[in-house]
Amino acid sequence: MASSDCQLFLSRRLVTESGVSDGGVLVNGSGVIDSILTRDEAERLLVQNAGTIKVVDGGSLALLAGVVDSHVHVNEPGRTAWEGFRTATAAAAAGGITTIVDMPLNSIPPTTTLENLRIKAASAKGNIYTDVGFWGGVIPENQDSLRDLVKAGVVGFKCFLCPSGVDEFPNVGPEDLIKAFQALEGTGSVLAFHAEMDCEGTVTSSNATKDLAEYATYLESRPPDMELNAVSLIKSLLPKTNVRVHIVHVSSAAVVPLLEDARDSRRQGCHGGWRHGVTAETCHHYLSLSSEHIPRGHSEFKCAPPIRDNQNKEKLWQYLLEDKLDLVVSDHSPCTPDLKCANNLEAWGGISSVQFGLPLFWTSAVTRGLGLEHITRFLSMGPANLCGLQHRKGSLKPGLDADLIFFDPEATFVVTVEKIRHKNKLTPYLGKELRGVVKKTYLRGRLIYSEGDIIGDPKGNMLLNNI
Ligand SMILES: NC(=O)NC(NC(N)=O)C(=O)[O-]
Ligand SMILES: [Zn+2]
Ligand SMILES: [Zn+2]
Repeated sequence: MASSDCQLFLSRRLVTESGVSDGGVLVNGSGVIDSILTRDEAERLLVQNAGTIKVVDGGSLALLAGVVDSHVHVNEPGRTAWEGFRTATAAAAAGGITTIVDMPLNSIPPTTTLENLRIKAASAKGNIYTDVGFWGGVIPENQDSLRDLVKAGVVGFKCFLCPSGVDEFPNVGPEDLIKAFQALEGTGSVLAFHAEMDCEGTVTSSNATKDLAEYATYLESRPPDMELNAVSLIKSLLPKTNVRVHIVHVSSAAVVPLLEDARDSRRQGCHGGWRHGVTAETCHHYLSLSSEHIPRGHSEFKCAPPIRDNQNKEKLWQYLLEDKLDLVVSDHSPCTPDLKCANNLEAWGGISSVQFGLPLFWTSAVTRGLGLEHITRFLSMGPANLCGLQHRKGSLKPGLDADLIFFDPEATFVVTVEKIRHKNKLTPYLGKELRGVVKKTYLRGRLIYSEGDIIGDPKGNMLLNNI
């Protein structure tokens, strides 16, 4: 017998790990999923508990697990003019995201010590509409801080193999990495890499005579070799460690076979766990945009690694569907408009898009014959697994948080400034028509977004231990 504070969410298109069916999600009074029911079971339950269960019937709207975006730069404190916790999580909620995971850099201070994490958490407290997890950062000489950060509950660590774009977050070299791996050994944590690296012999031709407003000039400055060099280095370090590694924002499809080799090398070493501890993500912009179509002087398309050509984009989709890439995220990295100047070499590198990840993915996925279950797989379960959150987030299963969305897969909308809830409205998707409208978002069973409106106060949780 269900208790009176239970809610039953019904849908003709209920999306679980095992596919799409007609049924319901029973949520207990603590906002946790009690059970997944067939339509018949749901109807029987309602008869048995006449009038005591609150029913939320979505009809033919799809009912999915909330999206988990494990790659968001919130930038607060320190660069709060670029983005902040309120605006980033409101945008997330409007986009069907129920958990974001904040990147350790661009905020000042960066999340590289326990004290700095406390400062960041103090900024987030009371200002988050969705749940928020945190990445820590690995920089030269902070190895002694890593275990404290793990204990505090960071989901993992990001490091750079090339300059990060901000002075407070220097990149690391092989010696720093060995120390970081030693510090993380046995913790279960993951080290995520911004995998671009110059190597000796990389030809860097002079830009003096080039058109700096042309996207191609920027693209040429960061060739696929930079990604290949970085992934080769990471692969060469794997025999020295059992720590999980993850490649963030894969742009060049050419690195994927190398990643498969890296996975194979660990498979032979009997390294257990998800994907043998070698995972990789790509981003919505690499799957939705191609360099041939980027207009001159529009640096809102600039990010690192760069968006490459259409053929590369198609290859990324192929690898994703072959299960060689594990998840898709936004890498939302906004800034103020003045930093997005027409000079593509000088402009800030980072794309603003957290609100539109789900419809961007769906818009392209539909044309490739994918189903709603791919949203759950790549946008919810994949990121939750990466962050060690799979027991709380990422799918519709008993025992997980009731983070749910009602989604209209057939409806379309146009991205307008009025709809954008990011602090800064510059985005490559302005004016674009996208397929898939998020109608309602629930966080632990509580409505936080409905048909264009944020509902209630920011009551998201920080996914941290007591710090
Ligand atoms: N400092 C940044 O925000 N960098 C980010 N910038 C991008 N992706 O363009 C990133 O994740 O590397
Ligand atoms: Zn990066
Ligand atoms: Zn990033």
